[in-house]
Amino acid sequence: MTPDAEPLHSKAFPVSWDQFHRDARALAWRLSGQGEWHAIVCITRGGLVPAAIVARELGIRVIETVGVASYHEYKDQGQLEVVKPVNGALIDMDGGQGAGILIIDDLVDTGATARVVRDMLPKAHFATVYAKPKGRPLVDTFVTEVSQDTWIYFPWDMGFAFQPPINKRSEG
Ligand SMILES: O=P(O)(O)OC[C@H]1O[C@H](OP(=O)(O)OP(=O)(O)O)[C@H](O)[C@@H]1O
Ligand SMILES: Nc1nc2[nH]cnc2c(=O)[nH]1
Ligand SMILES: [Mg+2]
Repeated sequence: MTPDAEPLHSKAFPVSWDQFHRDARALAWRLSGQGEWHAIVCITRGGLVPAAIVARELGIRVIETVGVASYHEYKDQGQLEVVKPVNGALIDMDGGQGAGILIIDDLVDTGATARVVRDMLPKAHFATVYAKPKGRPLVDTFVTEVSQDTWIYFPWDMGFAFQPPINKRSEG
């Protein structure tokens, strides 16, 4: 990065467990009435927690995973790797191509992960809790949009930490 270059993610959006539960439940509300799905395919690992909440709300008991990893270094996207493919029998149900399947992930950012999974299941419905503008066109249903330069901090990535009083904090 050149010295005066803008950092890619200059804003932070920390999400508590309470907030995440509310937002994932809001996703389930938006999905209810939009279709009948016989299975969820969640994109691990980030999709695991919202998939559990949506599955509980919509009464879906068949949960499959597809493993995709690309942010190997904190905040930096590297080579996208499919670490676990989708079960072929599930793709072929209901006429094939993922018809009747609900894909769940925590967020779309650049859309690279969504594009790869959509190619595997072109007829599935793709849902995320959060969406950034670049990835938004790839998502059928989401709850909250955040700007492209925001990094979302999920509750499972954070912990309680001491906060120094405001008047003791040094500048910069
Ligand atoms: O739209 P993109 O730019 O592709 O980014 C979105 C993906 O990045 C994160 O996954 P990550 O690769 O960090 O793996 P993880 O779910 O195991 O944390 C997140 O859970 C999404 O799956
Ligand atoms: N935790 C987290 N992972 C991501 N992967 C891609 N974008 C993000 C983000 O904003 N937050
Ligand atoms: Mg992920």
